[in-house]
Formats: sequence, C-alpha cells, structure tokens
Amino acid sequence: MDVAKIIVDVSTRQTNKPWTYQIPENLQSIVQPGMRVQVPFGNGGRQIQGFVLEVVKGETTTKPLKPITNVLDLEPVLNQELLQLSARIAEHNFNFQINVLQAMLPNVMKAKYQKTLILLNPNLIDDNNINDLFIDRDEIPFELDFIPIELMSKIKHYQAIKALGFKYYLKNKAKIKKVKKYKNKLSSDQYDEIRRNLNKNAKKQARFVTALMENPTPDWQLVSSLQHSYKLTAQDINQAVTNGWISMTEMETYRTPTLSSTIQKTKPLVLNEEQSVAFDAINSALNQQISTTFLLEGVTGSGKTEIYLQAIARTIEAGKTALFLVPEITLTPQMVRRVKGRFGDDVALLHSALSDGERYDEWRRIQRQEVHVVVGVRSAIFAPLEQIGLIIMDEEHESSYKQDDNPRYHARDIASWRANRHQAVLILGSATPSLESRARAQKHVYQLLELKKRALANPLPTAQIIDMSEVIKSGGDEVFSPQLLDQIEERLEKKQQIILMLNRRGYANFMMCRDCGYVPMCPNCDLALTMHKDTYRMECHVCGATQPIPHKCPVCGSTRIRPFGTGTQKVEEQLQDKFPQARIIRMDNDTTRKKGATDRLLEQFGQQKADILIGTQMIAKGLDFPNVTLVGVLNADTTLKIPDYRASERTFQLITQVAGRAGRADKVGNVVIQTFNPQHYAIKLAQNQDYEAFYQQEMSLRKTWHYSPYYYAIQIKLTHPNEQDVAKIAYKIVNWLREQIMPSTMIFGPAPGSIRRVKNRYVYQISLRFKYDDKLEQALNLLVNDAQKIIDKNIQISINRDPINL
Ligand SMILES: Nc1ncnc2c1ncn2[C@@H]1O[C@H](COP(=O)(O)OP(=O)(O)OP(=O)(O)O)[C@@H](O)[C@H]1O
Ligand SMILES: [Zn+2]
Ligand SMILES: [Zn+2]
Repeated sequence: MDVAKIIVDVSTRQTNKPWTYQIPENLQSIVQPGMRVQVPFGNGGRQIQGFVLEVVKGETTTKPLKPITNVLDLEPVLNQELLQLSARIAEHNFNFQINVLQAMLPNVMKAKYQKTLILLNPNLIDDNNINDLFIDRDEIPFELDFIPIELMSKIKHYQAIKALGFKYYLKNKAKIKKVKKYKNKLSSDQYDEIRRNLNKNAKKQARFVTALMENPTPDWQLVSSLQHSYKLTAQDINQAVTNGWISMTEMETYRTPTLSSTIQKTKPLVLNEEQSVAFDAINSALNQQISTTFLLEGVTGSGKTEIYLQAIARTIEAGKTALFLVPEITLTPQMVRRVKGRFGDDVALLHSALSDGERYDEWRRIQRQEVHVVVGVRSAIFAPLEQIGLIIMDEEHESSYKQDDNPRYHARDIASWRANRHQAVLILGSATPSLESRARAQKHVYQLLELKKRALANPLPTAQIIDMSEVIKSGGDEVFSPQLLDQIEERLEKKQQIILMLNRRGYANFMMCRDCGYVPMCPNCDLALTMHKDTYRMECHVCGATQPIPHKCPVCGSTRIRPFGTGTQKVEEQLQDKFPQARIIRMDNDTTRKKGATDRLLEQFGQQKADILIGTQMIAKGLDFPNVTLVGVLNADTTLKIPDYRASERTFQLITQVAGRAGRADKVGNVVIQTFNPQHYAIKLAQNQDYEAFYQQEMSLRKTWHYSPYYYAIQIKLTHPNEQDVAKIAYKIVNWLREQIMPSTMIFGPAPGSIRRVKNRYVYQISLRFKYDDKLEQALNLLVNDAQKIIDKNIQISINRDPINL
C-alpha cells in the first residue's frame, strides 16, 4: 500500500507528529511531499488540512489506515528544503511543526473550516423549533446567524440520539485573480466588409469594428481596456463574441502592490574606497560560492544599501537569486523604491502592508521562479526561492527579526541555515550590530567589514545632550527644551527639515486619577489598559479587552482622571502652538494604520511638503532625506527603564539610528538629545555614534552578569488557572530538569511572571542560562510535548529561546 506521512492542522502537543494515511488509488500518481491535502481526523470524521512530508510506496501495515480524502494542490507548495527546515525550526524553538509550515505560506493558504448541522432522521424530532430550521433544506451552517442560542441544548439532545449530526468542510481561501482577454478573429479586410454592411444607425458598432480593424492583436489583450477606450458595455463585447468578431478567454493575472508614485530607474553609483574594499570581499565570496557570513558594520549614511544593491546585481548576473530582509514595514517604502529602482519587475515584495491577495500573488511569482529578488520582512525568510546566492539582513540588530509568538523563530538563524544549504553569502548589515553578531565577528565566525565614514565624506552629525531635570527646575517646558526650540526655529528659517522622535517603547499611555492614584486595569490580566484616542476606548494589549475611556474616577469620583505621559498627538499640538507657520507630519500607529499611509506620508516629507516629521521609533531607521539637518530625541531614556538586560543596547541603538538621519547629504547635521539620565553611558556614547566603545563597555557588563552573548538564555513560561498549583508544578519541573540537563546550566526561578495573571491564567517563569548543553534541547522538547500528560492537564507550557522581553 502507498502511504503518506502527514502533519495535520491541529495545534496541540498530542498531534505534533507525522500521521500515516493511506493514499487511495485515484490519488497515487498525484500526491507528493510538500502538498496540502484534506484528511479525516479524530473520531467525528472531521475533515482537516494536512501537509504531506513524505510518501512511502508499498508499505505493509497491520493496522487499517484512514485514506487521504483529497489533494488541495496539484503541485507541491513547499519544496524539500522548506519541509526539512520546518522540522528543524520546530525542534529548535519548541514549536508545533504545523504552525511553522503555516507560517511559511501566505495567509490565504491556511485552511478555513466550516461546520454544518445536518438532519439525519426527521422522524425522531418532535420539537417544532428544530423542525422549522430544516423546512426547506436538510443542512445549515452551524453559526449563530442561523441557529438561535436557546436551541443549543435541544440540538445536543438530538445529536445524542442521532437525529442530528455535524459535517465539516474545508475551504480553500486562496483565490487566483482572473481577467478577461480577447483576440481578433478576422482579418482587416473581413472587418472592413462587416463595417460596410452595418446598418447606418449602428454608430457604436461601426466604431467597434473600426477599432478591431485598426488594431491587430498578435497577443491576447485586456477586454477592460477595449471597453474603456471605445465606451463599450459588457453586452457589446458578448455580442461581438457571438457574431464571431473576436474570441474571448479568462486568464490569470497578478495583483501587484502599487506605490503612491512611480519609481525612478537608478544606475549603480561609483563606490568610494571603503565601499569598494567591502564589496570586493563580498564579491569574491559570491564568486567562490562558499557560504560566508559578513557583518557589515557601517556608520549611519555610510552607503551600506549601495553595497547590497551591487551585490544583488552580481548575484543575478551569476544566474542566482537574492533574498533581502528589512525589519519593519515603515522602513520598506523607501527601501522598496531603492531596490525596485535598480531591478524593476525582477523584484517581489513580501510585507504585512500587502493585502492577502497581493501577498499570495507575490508569493506565487517567487514560487514559479519568475523573479530573482525578494524584498520582505521577517517571514520573507521562508520565500520559496531556489538557487539562492545571497541573503541580506539589513539592520540586523532589530528585535522585529525575532518572532516571539507561535511559531517562535529568529530570522537570523534561518538565514544562516538557508545560506549554508545553498552555499550562499549572508550579509548582516547595521550601524549598531547586535552584541551577539559583533561578538561572533570578534571570534572570526563572521567576517567583519567596516565602513567608518559616511558615503559622501560628510561628517557625522554633532550631538548635544540636554539634561531635562535642569530644564524643568528652571521652570522650562517638560517636552521641549529651550535649546531644541531655538534650533527648530533656526532650521525653519533656513527652510531645512526636522525629524523629532518621541520614544514610546516601554511607555504606557494609561490613565491615572490625579487625586487617588486609581489606574483602569484589565479585568483578565494584571495590566493597565492603554488609551486609544482613535477608537475612544481603553484597550488591553494582551487580551484585547476594551472599555470606554472614563471621565470620572470610579473609586473617588474625581474628574481629574487623565492620561499619563505625553502622546505624539499632544506633542504635535504643542509644537503647532509654538510654531504656527510650520507644516508638520505625524507618524505613529494612529496615522499609519491605513494601507499605503506610511508610503504617502514619507513621500510628502521627501518632496518637502512638510517642515517637521514627528513620530515614534518607527521613524528612527533607514530614512534617507538629504534636507534633514536637525534631529531631536524628545525623551531618550524611556527605553532605559524597561526591565530587560538589553535596555541599554536598545537605547544606544535607537538614539544612534535616529541621530543618523541628520546631515546625510551636503548640509551639516545637528542632534539634540533630551534626557533625564545625561550621564548614562548608552546615551553619552550614542552622542558620538561610538559603537565600538559601547560594544566594549556593554560586553564587560554582560560578562559580569552572565548574559548573552556570553550565555544563551531560554525562558520557560507556565500558566495555569490556579495560582497555588502553578507554583507547585513549577518547583516540580525545576527538580526534574536538574536531573536531565548538564550541571553547568544555570536555573533561575521559578518566579511569578512579570505580569502575574494573563487571560485569567496565573504565570510562572523559569529561566535557564548556559554556554553549552547538549542535553537541553531534548529535555525541553520532552517537557513541552508531554507535560500535560504527565504533570497536569491544565498546565500550559511555552518555551522561548533568547526571549526579547525577559
Ligand atoms: N558611492 C556613493 N556615491 C555617491 N553617493 C552615495 C554612494 N554610496 C551611498 N551614497 C548615498 O549616500 C546616502 C547614504 O547611503 P545609504 O542610505 O545607503 O546609507 P546606509 O549605510 O544604508 O545608512 P543607514 O544605516 O543610516 O540607513 C544615500 O543618499 C546614498 O545614495
Ligand atoms: Zn480617584
Ligand atoms: Zn487583558
């Protein structure tokens, strides 16, 4: 018998393994590894989606096997490389393999299920309300729109006596977009004759036939443009088909993402000396086809992007493909322009601002090997490119490369695995590399390439630190220091542009009663609710619970209940008050929510339709506007207060990056850094953009405290509805682990989670730190897969390697 090993679409520990199914006769020549299939699962005969990992011919089995119901693809959607990668990622990060497989594909290829209620035996039903449901049909969708909730207990009863039953459907959401196209069927002479024989009043038809006569169609043409140009209705077109004037067909088309304006074609620049040295090293690795990882450490504005582009060009010339990762969608519009400007339609885009349909179509262009270059965010690391010659990770230090939620993974690990498999070159680029990458370069695991000067030999901006406690002591403004105001005024006069950043990371926009200190909290989680002005609600960022914004304190009745901390919108208002003539663009979550908004706002700023760009950390990276000469960091230190050992690193990176937006072309740039911690080393070293000094200092602290990159970290999170139980279980697990893993591995905790309760479940954490432990991965996979069975069925365990938030 032919069988298939299949990963099924059920995310539980018990199902997280390949299941064996029989391949029925009619599917034997079709089913291949990497295809999505429909299979029955469990006792209810429920139909679900699965991924074929492996096909085994002529297997002898003792047990009867369930057969595959149907295939959902005619060709594999995942190749061998990605199938193998999915297993490796799942194991390394303690994920369910199904979640990894799904993350590798566009959203629309995820299964969508529908459940229906069916009438099995009408004779057994004596309830009129139930009978009414089935008056004109014997199957209805099992949804509240169709079934009143008060009938549920009766439905359960009839289901028990087999009068009613359920049926499950698996739907394919992946829709291919089609367009109508036409071709002429006749010769010019024939059209001419038709035209002459037309009735004198048939003016429109005459126009139509003339158009066909004068426009020969060697290829299929869009019907819509014909309709548009000659003002024809769908009926006119159908009539023409019936008359035998044209033939018509439906063809597949791609939904291509558009930008707000056209992209200028660009040519390679002549590299400066530092760039040439770096490029030559990369180029020779590309030629030798030996998998090499480069850390390209280049100060802001040093021209890293130009090196990427020229390396991509070489890769394409060699007949290979390139994968270019960028951190966040905000960075993408400018970067996309630069890549598309060089490589045009040879580029596919994968980022979250695309619609589902566009994403699916871009993915299919890659899958069919129609493009050589893919630009995308984190999940684009799964792009189904073959023949990869080059992988680039721009701003490699960015925490958004780590997916901290199911399925967990770090794009950098995957980039390195894929580069290895393809004998490809991997470039990690940044002005402020992660300490982990910089340390690997120190040990020659990565090859370090440095760009110490800006591309146009222009100086780095000079920066000034302002002590905000001094400003406030002398009666100044909390948001704008006099020094910053002076500089803004000066730039406005000179018609130069300004970028202001309000650092909101680790900064909650919550409400507080000024009289009794009451803060509105989430009823399910131990967390303050955050205010959202656009929706006029208080929202919980963890569980999504919402409430109206309170106008009166529910505890003491005071009306002095107000937002705590300053939002971008408020800062914008204050700024506009001070500089009524200034044109301001604000970029934050509220103004960039709409599709294409980021691109549009940045375009406006680039065309100098505004003087000041004010925003959250989303404006800190990658922007390249020549006329910006002043950058203001309004509150440098909010990131310093995050309870995370990376707080200093994040602060240093953020300030250095945003400061680097100033003076990138021919004008000298200035930076004003407002802070309450003017003596902090992260801030002082960011002032001079001195990455190497920061690296040295931070590394010695990390060593002292046993943190990354000296030690790896893994965090185990346990949740349970009962607070005492979770604590007891946590201690049990620690004792068990002690026996399984190497003695050199340090175990911290258990301790209550930093948020004690989430979605009504109590949280406990255990942290592990280790340099090397070859028993750990296996022990943790065992724990995660079997804990519910062995320990307690209510416990939920998640394990996070190198967590972003400790
Ligand atoms: N060889 C060159 N000749 C002329 N101009 C160059 C050259 N290389 C780069 N530039 C220009 O210098 C500016 C800065 O380059 P780029 O944006 O690539 O720097 P970057 O290192 O990626 O910066 P950041 O890390 O700050 O985003 C750009 O406007 C770019 O067009
Ligand atoms: Zn109060
Ligand atoms: Zn909540």
